[in-house]
Amino acid sequence: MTMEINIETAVRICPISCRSSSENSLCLQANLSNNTIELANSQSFPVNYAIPAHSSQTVLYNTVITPLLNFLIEGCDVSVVALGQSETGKTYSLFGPGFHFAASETEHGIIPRFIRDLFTKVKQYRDRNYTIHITWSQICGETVQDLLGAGSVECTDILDAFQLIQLGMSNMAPKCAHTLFTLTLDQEWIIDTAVQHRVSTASFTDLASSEKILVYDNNGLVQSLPTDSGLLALQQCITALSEPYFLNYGNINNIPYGQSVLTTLLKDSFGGRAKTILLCTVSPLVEDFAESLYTLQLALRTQTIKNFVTVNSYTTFQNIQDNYDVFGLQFATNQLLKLVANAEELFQKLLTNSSLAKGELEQISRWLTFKQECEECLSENSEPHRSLDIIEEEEAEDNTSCNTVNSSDSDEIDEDQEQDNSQSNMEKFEVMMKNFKILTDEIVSSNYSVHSNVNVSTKDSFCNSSSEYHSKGARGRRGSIHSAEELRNSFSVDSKICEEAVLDSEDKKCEDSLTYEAKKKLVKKILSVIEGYQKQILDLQKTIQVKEKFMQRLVKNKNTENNTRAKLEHQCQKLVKEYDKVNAAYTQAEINKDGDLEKKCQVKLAQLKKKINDAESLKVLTEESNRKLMEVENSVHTSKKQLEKLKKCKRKEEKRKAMYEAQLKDERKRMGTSQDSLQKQKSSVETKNSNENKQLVVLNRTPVINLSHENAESLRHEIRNLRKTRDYLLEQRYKIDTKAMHKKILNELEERKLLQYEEAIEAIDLAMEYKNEVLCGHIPVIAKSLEQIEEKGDKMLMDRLMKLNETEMRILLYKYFQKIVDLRNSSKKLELQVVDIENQNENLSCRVQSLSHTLQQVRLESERRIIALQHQHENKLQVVMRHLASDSGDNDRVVSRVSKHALAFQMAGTSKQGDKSLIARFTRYARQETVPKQLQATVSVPQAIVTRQKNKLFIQQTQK
Ligand SMILES: Nc1ncnc2c1ncn2[C@@H]1O[C@H](COP(=O)(O)OP(=O)(O)OP(=O)(O)O)[C@@H](O)[C@H]1O
Repeated sequence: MTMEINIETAVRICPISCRSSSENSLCLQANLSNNTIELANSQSFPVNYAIPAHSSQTVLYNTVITPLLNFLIEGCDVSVVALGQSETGKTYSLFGPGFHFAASETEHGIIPRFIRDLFTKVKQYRDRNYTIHITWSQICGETVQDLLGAGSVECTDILDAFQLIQLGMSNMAPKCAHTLFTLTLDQEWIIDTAVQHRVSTASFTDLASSEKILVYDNNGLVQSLPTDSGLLALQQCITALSEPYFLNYGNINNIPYGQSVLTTLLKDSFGGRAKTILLCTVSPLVEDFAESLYTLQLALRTQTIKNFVTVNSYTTFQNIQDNYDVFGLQFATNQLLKLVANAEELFQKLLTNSSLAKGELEQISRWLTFKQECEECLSENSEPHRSLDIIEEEEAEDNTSCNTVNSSDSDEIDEDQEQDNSQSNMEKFEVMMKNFKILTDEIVSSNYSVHSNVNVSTKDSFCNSSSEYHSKGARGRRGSIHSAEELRNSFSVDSKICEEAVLDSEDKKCEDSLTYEAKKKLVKKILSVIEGYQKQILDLQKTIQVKEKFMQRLVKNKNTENNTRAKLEHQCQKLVKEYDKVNAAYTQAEINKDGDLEKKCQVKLAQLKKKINDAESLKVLTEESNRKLMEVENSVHTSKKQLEKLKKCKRKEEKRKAMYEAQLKDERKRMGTSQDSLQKQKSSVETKNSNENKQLVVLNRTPVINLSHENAESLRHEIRNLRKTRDYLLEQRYKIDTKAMHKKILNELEERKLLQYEEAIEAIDLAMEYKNEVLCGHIPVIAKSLEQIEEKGDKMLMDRLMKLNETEMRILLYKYFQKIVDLRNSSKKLELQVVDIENQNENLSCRVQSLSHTLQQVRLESERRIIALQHQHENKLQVVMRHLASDSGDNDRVVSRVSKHALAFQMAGTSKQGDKSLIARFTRYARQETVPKQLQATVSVPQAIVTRQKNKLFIQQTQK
């Protein structure tokens, strides 16, 4: 069970007496009526718990921490993280004033109180067994030290725990380190035959305070950052987790937890599975304002972070259930192992077969990977990990029973050797089981290779034909197990016949390995891709149209521009001549020392120079049109190419869609036919089943054992009993399946029961097969291979196994049976996870696709806007040029204005630059959103003036 809960914040104001300061002016206070911290500048920070300076330790604990205890008992992880300026009471709040237990209990901090309450509370659950462990570490930079010196230490009572705290305190480094105190509560209790387990942790982190440095952020505002690498990484994680984008679409893998040891250890507390409270301690003094502001801002951000609080529980089973007979269980274990090994060998063979389709090859290699992963899980890391208890040996009987062992040797074996032997025997047993399996499989696979081949492909096609997880996942994979749907249709139909019927209808199925549902999904996806392409094509066509129109305009304007250029050329020449003239007059005035004339000439010269420059730049502008035309032509060409590409892609996707649609149609038809043939097969099998004896004789090999009539009868009787048990199990399974269909969700216990029924049914099938073989007079393959055991050690081991009494054998088989059910359970979970990940992946790719479409649209839109602007500009320019060409009006003024305008436009850059600036503007708008909503709503962005006087930095708030 998972709950989405925001991290809560508590802000405790420390008493002035704690701060060694001569100044007593205050800058903040707690408002209890609305749980806010109010600053002197009337800015206020909403928090979950505002704790004023006069509040006692009891008030803090009762209001903030008590609810965490229930979470812990229910199996959730809880976390309290204390953060704040140095000497503001983090350690005091968590532990108390030093840690002298002789001192009054009223001064005790959160941790001792929590431990006391925890011991009291768990004792109330009389049916539960529990253990409590404590670990306490200190993080100095990137090094972690154990403060207790013994890793995780078990505490049986409060005193134990308190002594450990004293020990840890004495090992603590002063000031510089963060400390992480963890309590682990392990509970177990029994409901019916199931053992419920809950493992939860309560962690208490005392973050060391750190110096801050001031830096400018992207918006040019002053920001303070801690110099401690752990705190800096924590701040970065909090910032990343509280970004609006992360809250909506974020991927936890992008949070930089790995940057420091501290954040790695606090991963569960921030954005993880723990119920977290951030306890901030702040000083109310004006001189501490900057530090307090920093802490409050961090608290504000943290409040927006969502944690996924999860109940850590699992169930194991204690007793064998009565309705499984030992025989069934024995077969469930042995035959499942055999099946897996058999299938593996078959798959290995199939892998070398080059005629397999790529999809099938992938499916097989996936199966092999899963199997390997499951084996690894079972061998060491499976949680809960089960191993076989060592079976006690019967020493006295060993030597006599084992006729190959020299009796004088056995006398010399001492106790230690006995123990070694029992271990090596277990190892030998495993090797023997392996050999036994290989041997059996060889025989089975040689006898049934053709049949197995059919079964494998049947399974695949059966899986392919069904839709959701249950069909391709854990349920209905094997012949003897049917889905509720099937059971309803043909409760008594022999599974193999069912499979063959399905095979007949399915074996001409699609060329690749996609299921019907997957194809349907794919078609949908392709459709949306096609729609996307269509949109882009329309957009691009629109853009090309706009560009072509602009090109036409440029061509049309060419004449006017030529005229204007000629006119300007003429004007330039005139101006140059006039300039020369005035220049000559100026030289003359200089010679004559005529000051007045000199000045006039200077002014005139400057004016003429300016006019010439303006006219020259206008001339350049008229020459620009060719370059512009070429540019637009190129751009149209590129757009047309893009258009072709898009059309090609669209055609390709349309073809794919048509192909899959045809395949789906075919499959639908085939599925209709297969239903009919299934019905026919069913009725024929029902007739067959009417003769029970006939059904029992399934193998027609020459009998090698002659059974007495009595023995044969008893075998038939056992087979009948087995069938009854099988029917009973099928019914039970059917009930759960029906429930699942109506209710949709099964609880963990029911899911597990389902797996157990499936395994047991299959085992019974195989047991019946075994007995049939005996009944037909054959020595069963397994019995044969047991007879062939020759090696001394193996025989010894076999003898020992034979000595196991019924209960021991039951336990042994039961443990193996549970292991197999666990294996299937975890493989089912893995499959569910894969389905989940696939869905997520699909969503993400849809998002990426839609974003890239939007980006493309924005680009095209901006391109069109730029062209439109150029168009407008061109029009204006044309008006002016026509005006110039007609030589009417005040040319000088017009020339000067136009050239300025033209230069400005040139500076704005080419269309690509315009495009970029537009996109940059979009990005800027988007960036404005990155401040958390809560921050925007309640706090205006703080503006500060930083001044330095002597060795001190002063920060003054300038804006509310
Ligand atoms: N609310 C309070 N009531 C009474 N005394 C307090 C309170 N808060 C802090 N103190 C006292 O102030 C002093 C400093 O507190 P403490 O050591 O807990 O601060 P800290 O934040 O853990 O400091 P540092 O980060 O430097 O370790 C201690 O002597 C403590 O007893």
